[in-house]
Amino acid sequence: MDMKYLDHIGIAVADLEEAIETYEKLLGAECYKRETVDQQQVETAFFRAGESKVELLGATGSDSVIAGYIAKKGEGMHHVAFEVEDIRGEMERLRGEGFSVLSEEPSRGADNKLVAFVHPKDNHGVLVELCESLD
Ligand SMILES: C[C@@H](C(=O)O)C(=O)SCCNC(=O)CCNC(=O)[C@H](O)C(C)(C)COP(=O)(O)OP(=O)(O)OC[C@H]1O[C@@H](n2cnc3c(N)ncnc32)[C@H](O)[C@@H]1OP(=O)(O)O
Ligand SMILES: [Co+2]
Repeated sequence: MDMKYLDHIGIAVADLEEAIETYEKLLGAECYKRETVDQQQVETAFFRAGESKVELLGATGSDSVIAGYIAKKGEGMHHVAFEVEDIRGEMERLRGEGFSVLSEEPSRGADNKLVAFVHPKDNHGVLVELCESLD
């Protein structure tokens, strides 16, 4: 078992600027980093919450899964992300356990990470992200 800790929770938001203001007030902390991830068609904004982070996600295009999610379900909790040491090994292990890992290979995420996702249907309704830091 290679999952290390909860790296972040992802929250889908309709208006990133507005959501950043809200979360700055809520957490009493400043957004410390913003990054666009073209491959996922998202713009991210990060807050620290102890060892973990909150990742606000705004869609940068209508094909973005975040745009689809908001259209269907509205804003809210989108995924939980666990840091792993060996993402390819972990993807293989989970496939072996019968989980639907949503890509053959990991892709580039925010924060200099490789990321991959496990379908929410396999996790009692929670979309799970695996991430491996390249730092
Ligand atoms: C930048 C990076 C980072 O941290 O570094 C990120 O986080 S990028 C974060 C954004 N990127 C991603 O999430 C990439 C991985 N996600 C995906 O590939 C997709 O979102 C899927 C999880 C496959 C869902 O896409 P799909 O087109 O199938 O959507 P859909 O609306 O038809 O949904 C199919 C069923 O899954 C449910 N569903 C969809 N998204 C969900 C979510 N986030 N959490 C819980 N349930 C979810 C729907 O309600 C529906 O259930 P019913 O059938 O019951 O109605
Ligand atoms: Co994420």
